[in-house]
Amino acid sequence: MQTPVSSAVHLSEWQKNYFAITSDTCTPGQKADGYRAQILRIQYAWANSEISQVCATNLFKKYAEKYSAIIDSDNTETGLNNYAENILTLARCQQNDSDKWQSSLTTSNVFELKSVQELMQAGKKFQSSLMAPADAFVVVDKEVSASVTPGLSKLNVCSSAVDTDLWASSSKCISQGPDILESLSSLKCLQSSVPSVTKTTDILPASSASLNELPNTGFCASPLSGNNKAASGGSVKPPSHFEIRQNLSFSNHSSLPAGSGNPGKRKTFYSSSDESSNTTSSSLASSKPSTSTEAKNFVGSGNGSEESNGFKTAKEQLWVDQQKKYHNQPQRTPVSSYGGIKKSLGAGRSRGPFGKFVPPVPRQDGNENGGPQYKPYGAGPTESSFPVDERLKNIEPKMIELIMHEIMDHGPPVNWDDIAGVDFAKATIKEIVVWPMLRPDIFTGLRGPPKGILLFGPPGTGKTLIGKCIACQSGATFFSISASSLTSKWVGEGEKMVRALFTVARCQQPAVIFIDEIDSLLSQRGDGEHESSRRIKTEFLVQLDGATTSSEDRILVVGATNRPQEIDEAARRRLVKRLYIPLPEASARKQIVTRLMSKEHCCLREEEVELIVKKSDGFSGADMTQLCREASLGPIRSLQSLDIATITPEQVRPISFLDFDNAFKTVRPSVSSKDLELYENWNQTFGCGR
Ligand SMILES: Nc1ncnc2c1ncn2[C@@H]1O[C@H](COP(=O)(O)OP(=O)(O)OP(=O)(O)O)[C@@H](O)[C@H]1O
Repeated sequence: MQTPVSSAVHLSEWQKNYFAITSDTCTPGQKADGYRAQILRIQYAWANSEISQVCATNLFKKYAEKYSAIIDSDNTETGLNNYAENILTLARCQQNDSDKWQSSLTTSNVFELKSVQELMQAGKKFQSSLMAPADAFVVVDKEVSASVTPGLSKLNVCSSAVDTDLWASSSKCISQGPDILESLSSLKCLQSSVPSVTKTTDILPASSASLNELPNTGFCASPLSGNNKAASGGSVKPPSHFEIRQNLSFSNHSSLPAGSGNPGKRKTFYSSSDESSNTTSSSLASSKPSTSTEAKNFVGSGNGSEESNGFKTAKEQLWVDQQKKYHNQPQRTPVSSYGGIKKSLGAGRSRGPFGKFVPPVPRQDGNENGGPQYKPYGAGPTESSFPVDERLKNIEPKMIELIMHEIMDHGPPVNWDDIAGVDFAKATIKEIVVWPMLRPDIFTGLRGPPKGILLFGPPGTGKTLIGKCIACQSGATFFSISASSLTSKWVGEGEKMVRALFTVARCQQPAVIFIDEIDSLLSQRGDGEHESSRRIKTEFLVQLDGATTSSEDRILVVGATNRPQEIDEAARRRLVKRLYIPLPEASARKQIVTRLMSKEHCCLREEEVELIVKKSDGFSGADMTQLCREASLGPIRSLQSLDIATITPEQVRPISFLDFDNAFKTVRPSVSSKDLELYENWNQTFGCGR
């Protein structure tokens, strides 16, 4: 229940926000945030019965349009150029946040929004410009398509046969909106000879399909406009491949849309014939047209079978990881297997010392705790076999997707020996973090591990390496994210991302969440602090506190920063161990050079190495690596240009001291002595070093 005070606060916030977004001084990003905040407030007010449904609907529509116009505008001065999530995703987010709230947007009326129509036009143009001449092999079951979508019965294109009707008819599906799209989902089979097909297994709520992506899909390819025809010499070509974003669906479920926030990153998908026929039959058996079958109705041929077999949705991957992690590994896998198992750092960890730990995924035959068997969140017809942790059900699938594919680290293993120098930090970390993570049964009570540590120091000194190493050595899953991307990449969604990240980490624990540039997330509060940044920071601190107070959670947050002085008090207090990662000393620099050169054809004598070490005083680890790279190019540069085509690798001369000498001319230390002083001072005041 709202108190008068909180209502008043709300009102003044509202007014303040309104003033901010209507003033001329705001950037498009700030305006978008402002509108978004207004939308949140409308939702909040409606959920608390402060405003009527009619009022909420009208207000929401108004602000949603404004928000959409900014984020999807092509104008770089007034819009974010489709930088953030689109309006419909926003609508769905609101639905997630409140049971009471219902978006006024529906699949039918959303097409009437001016901004959406403009967006679709822009998308059509973009799609047309992307179309490249290529073979396309599209087979549509005429029987099915005719029965469901008469307008699409012509969708039968083989090889390079160009049929403008195809594009004309398929483009109708955009302009005709969801009905056609739903019908399209019933198409039995589409085959593309071009191997790039983006998977679309998932389905979104009516209000949230990414409209800005619609015109950009090969599935609903738009017709070539007159202009484009002219540009392409008058000939009309089908697109070279079919790309279906996962958001391209209109249904009431949602799961795992891929890359919706990042159009550049799409997953390639090739379904096998078997899979296709299975899914096809299941989709045919279903009386309801199900959009979740779209991707499986696409049968990619040609190369890429490797990807075909390897592709999993994030949810499937999560399930597989969890299975591996908690059920299928009777023995602790040697640490060296860390990077051997794709997509899952820490997979293969035994439960030996973690006897008390309750796995996030229940057993298939029921559950470990005697509770009911979990249902997969957002389970569609094709997904019922993937029970996923209950905790994930309130997390947006697209965020899980992002976390699994972009934030969860899948890189090679890192050992302590890979990190030169920083002996004190390494010893401390082993003692306070790695051992407790390995033996939580011993490290209890006062010996319990800290939940947050801070690695600070100049850039390129191995902070990220250390973060990875912690995860690797403790058998934990490693999540790595840059704090600045939280504040910039997911405009208005940062705090949700933080929440999602911790939730997924909880399901994958033990987990290490590495946050690079943590200063940009936890900087001192100031008047100029943006509201969205403040929300992200608050959410982060809440999550960190949650991890700290819960004895069950075995999550370690490792923050890294080059600007420790900018971290505010509250955050500093929570990152209890603050370790200085300085520039490498002479011995560490030598180690880096020796290690890197040992993998190359090199003829450096011991005294030459010493000389290099001496000359590289003030270099960071990254600078040393760059120096070695540069030197390694020396032998290639000394080749005559003709030789490069014919020379064998053995004929390339070894790297010599002269190459290093030359490399020193172009590679300089990246850290100034003034900066170093700053770190030293901060270390004296707040660091936990000796
Ligand atoms: N101590 C080190 N030992 C070996 N290699 C190092 C070391 N420090 C840095 N490097 C090299 O530099 C690269 C960059 O290091 P890393 O990303 O860990 O630095 P960082 O401190 O996290 O940098 P930033 O603060 O810029 O994020 C590493 O991949 C590695 O090749």
